[in-house]
Amino acid sequence: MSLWDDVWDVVWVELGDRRYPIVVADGAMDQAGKWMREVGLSPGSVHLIVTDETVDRAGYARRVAAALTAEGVRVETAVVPAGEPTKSLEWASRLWEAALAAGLDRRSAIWAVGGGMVGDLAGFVAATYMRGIAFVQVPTTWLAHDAAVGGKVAINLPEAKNVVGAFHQPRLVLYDPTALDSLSARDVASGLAEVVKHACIRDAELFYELAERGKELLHLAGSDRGRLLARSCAIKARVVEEDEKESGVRAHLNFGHTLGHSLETLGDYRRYRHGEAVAVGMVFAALLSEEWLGAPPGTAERIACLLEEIGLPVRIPAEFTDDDLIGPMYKDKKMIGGHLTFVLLETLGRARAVTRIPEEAVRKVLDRHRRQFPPRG
Ligand SMILES: NC(=O)c1ccc[n+]([C@@H]2O[C@H](COP(=O)([O-])OP(=O)(O)OC[C@H]3O[C@@H](n4cnc5c(N)ncnc54)[C@H](O)[C@@H]3O)[C@@H](O)[C@H]2O)c1
Ligand SMILES: O=C(O)C(=O)C[C@@H](O)[C@H](O)[C@H](O)COP(=O)(O)O
Ligand SMILES: [Zn+2]
Repeated sequence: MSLWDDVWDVVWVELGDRRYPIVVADGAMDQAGKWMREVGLSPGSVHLIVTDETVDRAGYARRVAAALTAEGVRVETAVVPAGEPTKSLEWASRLWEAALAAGLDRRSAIWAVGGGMVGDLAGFVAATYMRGIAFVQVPTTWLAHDAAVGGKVAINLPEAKNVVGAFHQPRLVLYDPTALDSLSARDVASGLAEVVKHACIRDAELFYELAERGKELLHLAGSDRGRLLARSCAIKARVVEEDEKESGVRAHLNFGHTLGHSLETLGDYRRYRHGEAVAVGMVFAALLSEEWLGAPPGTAERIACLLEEIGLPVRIPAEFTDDDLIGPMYKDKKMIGGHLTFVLLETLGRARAVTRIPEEAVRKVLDRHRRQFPPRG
């Protein structure tokens, strides 16, 4: 049997001569060396695995290293602290140093073994080291079905999420869903938020299926899990193919992220998981869609209902004032000429980026959000 047969799915991201596969297969990380050869990466140069402490403890980086070593590759591993604060200039700098010390050259590859934090950070280092070397994503979270695909790589500044970064596509995404078995319940839910997002912006059918499954989604395994991951990756891949560098439709992937990024920043990147902040942001954006774009009444309620069912927050904490929340929105990358842009829903499954949303409209909808979904406790 060939490598390509023993998979749940392979989704190609079609970007001409930079096309790459997203391989979704149980046990895929143990085949990393074979996949490396399959996508034409050079075994002759040193490769660097970047992972975080939690993922390292779970043994995934060692398994990828063993699979690469078995194909004759010299591998070094850099382990960074787990958690969003590591997506920083300080850690990028340490990894540039580590790459240089390990002897990485222009034919080397960086392997990001971990969730979206590791993927964004290691990808940013790969995009900049020696002006850009190859990298491979080996996602280990649900959320990274989104983060590992599409080539957005970045670090945060204290006052703005992902504000320093690049577009640098991976050569391969090697997704082993069995790695998700060791995720905390909190991180499973956080990752599902981006599945809900993909459904909201592009696939109403998927949204209804998710709503039907509700809590069941937290315990998916086997083909159910592999296929849902691949389906959600495919939505992302199609958007990226249409607009790789976000001059148009790619902005739809930012549904829920304007308020979401404000919440992450206000929480010093510690209070919220990314998916949690995006969950609150999607409810807000859906309310704004009802107010501003005439989305069907009840759209926000339906989304909030699904998100709460899978254990995600949808409410704005009482201690954050409107000014607190709106301030960081003016550092959002979708902002143009000092005017706020939001990704809204015309209806479930159909998104539109709307520019020049007045601040008064945002304040009005924050007020509605607080009334319709009052903070608990
Ligand atoms: N580049 C993109 O297009 C894109 C898209 C979405 C999100 N992101 C970024 O991704 C990040 C969020 O991703 P995330 O939720 O995966 O965060 P993460 O990488 O911080 O992982 C969340 C937690 O899960 C732990 N973990 C990871 N894999 C594990 C496993 N298999 N078993 C047990 N624990 C495990 C991590 O150590 C961490 O504590 C944010 O920085 C966000 O901005 C980027
Ligand atoms: O891939 C994209 O494009 C996205 O917007 C996906 C988002 O889920 C992701 O969080 C992304 O990092 C946000 O991008 P940003 O440009 O708003 O920083
Ligand atoms: Zn996101």
